Amino acid sequence: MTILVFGKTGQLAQELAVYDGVICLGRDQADLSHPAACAAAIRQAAPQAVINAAAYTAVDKAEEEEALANVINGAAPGAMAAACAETGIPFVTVSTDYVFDGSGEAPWQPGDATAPLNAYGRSKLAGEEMVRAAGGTYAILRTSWVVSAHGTNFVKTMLRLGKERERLTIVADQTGAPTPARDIAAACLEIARQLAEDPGKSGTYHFAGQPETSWADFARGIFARARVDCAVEDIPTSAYPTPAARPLNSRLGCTSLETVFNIPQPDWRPGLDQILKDLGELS
Ligand SMILES: NC(=O)C1=CN([C@@H]2O[C@H](COP(=O)(O)OP(=O)(O)OC[C@H]3O[C@@H](n4cnc5c(N)ncnc54)[C@H](O)[C@@H]3O)[C@@H](O)[C@H]2O)C=CC1
Repeated sequence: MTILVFGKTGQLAQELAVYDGVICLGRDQADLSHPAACAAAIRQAAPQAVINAAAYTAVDKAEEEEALANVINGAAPGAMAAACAETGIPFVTVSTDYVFDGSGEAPWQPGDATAPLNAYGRSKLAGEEMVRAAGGTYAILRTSWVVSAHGTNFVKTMLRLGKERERLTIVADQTGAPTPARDIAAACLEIARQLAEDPGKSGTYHFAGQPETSWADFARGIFARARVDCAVEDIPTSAYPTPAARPLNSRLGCTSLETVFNIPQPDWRPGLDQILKDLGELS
């Protein structure tokens, strides 16, 4: 199966790039700020499926650049989905727990009411709506707390800061789950394959690691596994103000993905160990 992937340098794109049959388009080949060019790239490549692994992911900066975030996270996946619908191929795009407002303590289910707290979440939600409206074969895969050995993420930031400082204060009242980009890549490919066989599986799904944790406990776990001597002090979100508000409850209910696609929730702990090994922090 030939699969066209938008994105080349991001966490997810780099995990997809290692598979046979995957062609990754970087920004120089397809710029998501020009949605029509993305649609044209699909027509030209004539793949058997498309995965969108590119996105405007600078959550705080999006507060100042909402129009640009809306094009990259909204109109671009919308145009990709329309091009896929025209040619009758499956389209898989990745979305976020940030489409929810983070209230309550129950895991969010795919059909729950969305109410993003920030511009990034609104832009990703706009993309979801345009993908559904395109009327083709699609999966919207919402995930959370993406980590890998590539790019910028919490694991790499903690390793850097933990070696520089004896003590860090980390938010302890946001609950969710880290999700290794490697597992998301495998899930996206399996979803694309199954959608090609059964377009009736189209829909919105959740995919996150387990067990649930907080950022502070995740930091402790990273330091314990990598043997970094840095103490973690819990703080509330209110003590760490950021331009974009973050949801407190990022739990994602993932059972429908397992029921429909037979893709189970991954345990993020072996995934973390693999990332630490890839970074040379664990032997
Ligand atoms: N990083 C996280 O913690 C989370 C990410 N997600 C979603 O998961 C997906 C994958 O995220 P990551 O791999 O972590 O993101 P990332 O930030 O590592 O990579 C984003 C990619 O998009 C590309 N990109 C940005 N603007 C572009 C443009 N105008 N044209 C072409 N390419 C452009 C970047 O060059 C980069 O390759 C995204 O849809 C993101 O919204 C969802 C929940 C959490």
